[in-house]
Amino acid sequence: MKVFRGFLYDPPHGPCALTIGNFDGVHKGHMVLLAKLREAADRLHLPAAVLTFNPHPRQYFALKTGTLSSAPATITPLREKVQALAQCCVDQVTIARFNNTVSSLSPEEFIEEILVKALNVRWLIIGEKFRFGKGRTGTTDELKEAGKRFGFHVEVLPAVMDENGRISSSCIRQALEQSDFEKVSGLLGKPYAISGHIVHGDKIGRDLGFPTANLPIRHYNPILSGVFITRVHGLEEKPLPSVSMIGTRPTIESDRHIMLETHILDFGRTCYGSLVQVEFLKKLRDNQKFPDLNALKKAIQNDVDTARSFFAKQKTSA
Ligand SMILES: Cc1cc2nc3c(=O)[nH]c(=O)nc-3n(C[C@H](O)[C@H](O)[C@H](O)COP(=O)(O)O)c2cc1C
Ligand SMILES: Nc1ncnc2c1ncn2[C@@H]1O[C@H](COP(=O)(O)OP(=O)(O)OP(=O)(O)O)[C@@H](O)[C@H]1O
Repeated sequence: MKVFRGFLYDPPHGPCALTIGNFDGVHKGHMVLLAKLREAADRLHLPAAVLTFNPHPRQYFALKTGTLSSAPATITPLREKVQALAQCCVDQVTIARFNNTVSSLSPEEFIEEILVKALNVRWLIIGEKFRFGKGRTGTTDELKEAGKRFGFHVEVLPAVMDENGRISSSCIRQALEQSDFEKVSGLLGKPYAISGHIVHGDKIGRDLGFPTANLPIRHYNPILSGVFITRVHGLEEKPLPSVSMIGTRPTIESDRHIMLETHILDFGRTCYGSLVQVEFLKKLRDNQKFPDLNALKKAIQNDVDTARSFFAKQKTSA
């Protein structure tokens, strides 16, 4: 899959079948849309292309008025979104920088400058709720009209629903806020996980008796925070039972980057540099500032005991 970043016109794009959106999480609704895009691209002998934006428009507008910490969280970081699009057999992703220029384009300018001149669209699919251009005022009818003028076909996909209504990134973000992982994985069509390469920590975990595999959370603002029962994929054939903390370490210091720290149960190996996926199963508690390391150690021991009973129950009910 080809990935074009930043500027839209360089290099010039050949004709394509296209879809547009944020694709945060790449959920089941997106997957239906992307399957239809693939089908049309094959039929028309065109590459299947996605136009997406970075940062997420909502983050851009929050940052314009506030601070990074007030920006709304995303389900997945950009790297994982691009990987998920590749798994949906997309040929080409253009990641347009969402900035003042792009956000100020009127719907007509968006169509002419971006869809026609920059991306050379011949076939376009969008969902029925799709809005675009300054103030999200552009509609699917306007796209259809423009398609007739500029010579591209427009397909509007009716909303993909589940028993609770239209599937959207917003309802997944809401379910994540409530740590409802069953609902999240139902909407995503896969378990919710955060992936990354394991980095070195401060080695305090070893002294505490709970060494951790640490993943830095650098490029996005995660929705989850607190202590969770998790499973680690990527180190051994089977996923490994674990407990994880996502957030800073209030007991140890005050201003630190957000980390995902995972203690894998009964695991003695070091695995720095390995690429792992940490799958979230259940929230145990919020992250706390303890009076000393001894109190923190007791709390983590309690988390480990709860996780052991959870996994033991899972084994007996399997
Ligand atoms: C299951 C679990 C729960 C944790 N809970 C807290 C917590 O409530 N408060 C806190 O300050 N740190 C918490 N931590 C983070 C520990 O402080 C951290 O893992 C330890 O300092 C080791 O850091 P290191 O990997 O950099 O050596 C938790 C870690 C784990 C694995
Ligand atoms: N459930 C769905 N059914 C059909 N099309 C969808 C569905 N969800 C999203 N789409 C379409 O997929 C494309 C990308 O969607 P996008 O990620 O921007 O929206 P979203 O999932 O509704 O996110 P948010 O909730 O943040 O607005 C758009 O064309 C959108 O209309």
